[in-house]
Amino acid sequence: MIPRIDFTTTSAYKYLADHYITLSQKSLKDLFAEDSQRFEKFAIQLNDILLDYSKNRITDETLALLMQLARECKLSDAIKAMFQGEKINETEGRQVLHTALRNQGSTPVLVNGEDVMPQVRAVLAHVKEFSEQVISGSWKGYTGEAITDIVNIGIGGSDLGPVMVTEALKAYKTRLNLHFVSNVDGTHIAETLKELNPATTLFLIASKTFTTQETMANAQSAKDWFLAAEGATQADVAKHFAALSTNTDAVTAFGIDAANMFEFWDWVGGRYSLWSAIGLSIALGVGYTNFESLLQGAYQADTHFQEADLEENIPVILGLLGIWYNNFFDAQSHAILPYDQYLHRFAAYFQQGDMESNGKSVDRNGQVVSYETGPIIWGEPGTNGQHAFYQLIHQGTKLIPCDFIAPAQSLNPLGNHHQLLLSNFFAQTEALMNGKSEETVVAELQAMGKSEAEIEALKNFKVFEGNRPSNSFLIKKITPESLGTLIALYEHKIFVQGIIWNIFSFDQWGVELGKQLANKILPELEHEAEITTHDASTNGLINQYKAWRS
Ligand SMILES: O=P(O)(O)OC[C@H]1O[C@H](O)[C@H](O)[C@@H](O)[C@@H]1O
Repeated sequence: MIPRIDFTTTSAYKYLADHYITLSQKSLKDLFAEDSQRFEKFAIQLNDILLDYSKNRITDETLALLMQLARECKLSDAIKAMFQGEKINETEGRQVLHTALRNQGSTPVLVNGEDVMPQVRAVLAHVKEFSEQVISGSWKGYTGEAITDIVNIGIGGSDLGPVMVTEALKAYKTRLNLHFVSNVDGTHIAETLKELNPATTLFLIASKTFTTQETMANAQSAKDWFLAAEGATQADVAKHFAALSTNTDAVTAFGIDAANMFEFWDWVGGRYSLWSAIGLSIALGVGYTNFESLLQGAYQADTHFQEADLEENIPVILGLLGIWYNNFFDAQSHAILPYDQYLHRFAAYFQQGDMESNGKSVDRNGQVVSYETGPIIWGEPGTNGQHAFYQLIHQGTKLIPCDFIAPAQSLNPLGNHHQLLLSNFFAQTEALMNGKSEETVVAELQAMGKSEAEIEALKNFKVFEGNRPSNSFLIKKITPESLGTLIALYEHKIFVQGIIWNIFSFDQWGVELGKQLANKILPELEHEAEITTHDASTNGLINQYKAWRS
């Protein structure tokens, strides 16, 4: 069992609170001026990924105290507990073993005394065989034609991971075209199907539970669409539908051939499932070998997380820095800013990963917490974000720690685009850190020939306070392997924070209430009678909807 320690009662927390008072008076600029070794000290390389965390509001002392905090919270024991398959998802009584899905080692991974690695490898072999058949064209649709288009129907963890990865690895695309349908809004599936031919389309129904309303509704509409095609029969469903799920009974009841079911298990959390059968769309979209490299990359991060000293451990450092800002600087959010168009869904993916994991207000003892937990995660790719919301990061009143991520090599070297892109990446982290002083602003305005009065009127608006912290990930190149490592590092950062905050990171009870209420409201929408059973606002909205819907 993971120890239940209130981190605010540790000695490290008290030292950090004192340390914060002095350190928060210092600027990053000063910290760099005082210590010429910051980059050497506060940067770590793991294979082709360099993390520079020197532009954070920390000193050696901060780090030492944060590490002490991790030790007092028994982080290393918790890491072992996860990898060894303890039931750390206590409210659901489950293990947390997404790491087994990418395990390349030879040690068994036990769940209830049974090694799960043979099952994991069997599903991977199935994914390999099936994806290779579909890609090569030897898998035929009901008219004898090869498949050209894959539609993954899933939502949340059964959608965001495959979307993010297949977008990130688009440069490695197979001949298959991928489509993702998630929203229960009929527009999503209708617009997707408009351009598709039933004879050459393969649907993957991706759902851990196989009960999710959105996915079941979309799957049914996909089946109806398929069966409405000329000559298509129920027997042909087997050639055009596969299921990725833990729920065999529901898959069979839906009419999907058991041979086309790709299994995973309840010890894989939905938002950590892209490494499982849920990754079938990835294997189809970029090829099985690349999917395997993705798993290998993640395994490297897993090994690093388990073996590196806390001081040299990337997820530990990222997690603790986040806690430093969240719990001492009162930062409310954390921005993920990839300078890589291929990573344009990376922040959206970790919005679920992080916010569904650590958006909790009850601790592991079942008590309401007295401190802040998970931050709001958000972000968009650079340079687009620069022309949209960076104003607030630079000059707003909120402290927003940022992660910048960029590849050194572009997968589309085109003119000087990549240099333009990276010059922005480097410039933004520098600008956030150093800001622009009043002195510089005044000198610039003078050089422009402005009068004293004009300078006086303008100068405050043009000052950048700076002192805004950031991490920089420089990645040699986005490959399936480096991407796998990067994703797994972020996953483990979430774990680290959950341990320190003493919360359960692997359940998600907070999504249930809305589902329950929607199920209650649905029958009320099936007739025209006035609704009076809710509060005035909800009644009013439902009744106006009824008045307007036809
Ligand atoms: O894969 P499924 O069982 O269809 O679940 C899809 C998603 O819906 C749930 O409500 C959870 O919030 C997510 O964690 C999950 O990924």
